[in-house]
Amino acid sequence: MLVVDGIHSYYGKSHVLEGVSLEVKAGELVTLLGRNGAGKTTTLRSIAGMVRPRAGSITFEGRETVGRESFQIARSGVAFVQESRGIFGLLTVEENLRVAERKGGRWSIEDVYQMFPRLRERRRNGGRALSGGEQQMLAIARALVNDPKILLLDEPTEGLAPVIVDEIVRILRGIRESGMPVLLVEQNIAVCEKLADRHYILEQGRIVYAGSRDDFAADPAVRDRYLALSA
Ligand SMILES: Nc1ncnc2c1ncn2[C@@H]1O[C@H](COP(=O)(O)OP(=O)(O)OP(=O)(O)O)[C@@H](O)[C@H]1O
Repeated sequence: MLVVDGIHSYYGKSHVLEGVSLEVKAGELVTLLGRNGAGKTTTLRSIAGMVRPRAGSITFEGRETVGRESFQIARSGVAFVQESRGIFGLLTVEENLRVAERKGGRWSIEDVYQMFPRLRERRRNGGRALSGGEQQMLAIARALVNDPKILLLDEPTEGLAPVIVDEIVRILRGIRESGMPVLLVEQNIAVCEKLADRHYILEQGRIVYAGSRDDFAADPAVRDRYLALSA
């Protein structure tokens, strides 16, 4: 449903993505791994229309998205949960959800409260009063109530305590089981191994590895070669 084919993206003269290709099929959770600065966030930004690739193609549900504005891509069902999370600090949790909610969508606010009991407990708290983990949950919950067709997640567990990481893994597993396709950028390999159907590894703007969950688990040399010292 999402096909990235040979994209080249730049910041000014800096050539960051050098022909990245990847695919997310219906119902899959796919991870994009790689060391700091490899171009993972830039890949997500390119898919979301925030960086315009100068060459290559990105199709979502068969339609070319390169050249479309980011709000149009979002409206077509591509939800991008950025590291900055983008929640409204002055609104309560519930107000943040109401602003994002698309009525009649697949996920109601009640549905996300069931999935994120902490958010229900905190529903009258201001966004600014939330912990980092709660903010991350709210960012994911906001994306869901907007009724997306695919989720792009940028390092959702970064900087969170292990107990909260476990909670995020539980939530991501639930999202995967619902059939929602996900492209997940993550530095925490243990998280990826628990969740992913397939993995890609990006190095200096190129995909250097693509494999199934089983291939990746069976080949620890891949990890040593491309991901060691990445934390
Ligand atoms: N706004 C920007 N302007 C110029 N260069 C940028 C910008 N954002 C990122 N870069 C550079 O592009 C390269 C890829 O960055 P990107 O953020 O995509 O990597 P990443 O794999 O997501 O790494 P990280 O885990 O550190 O976020 C890096 O060399 C980075 O310094």
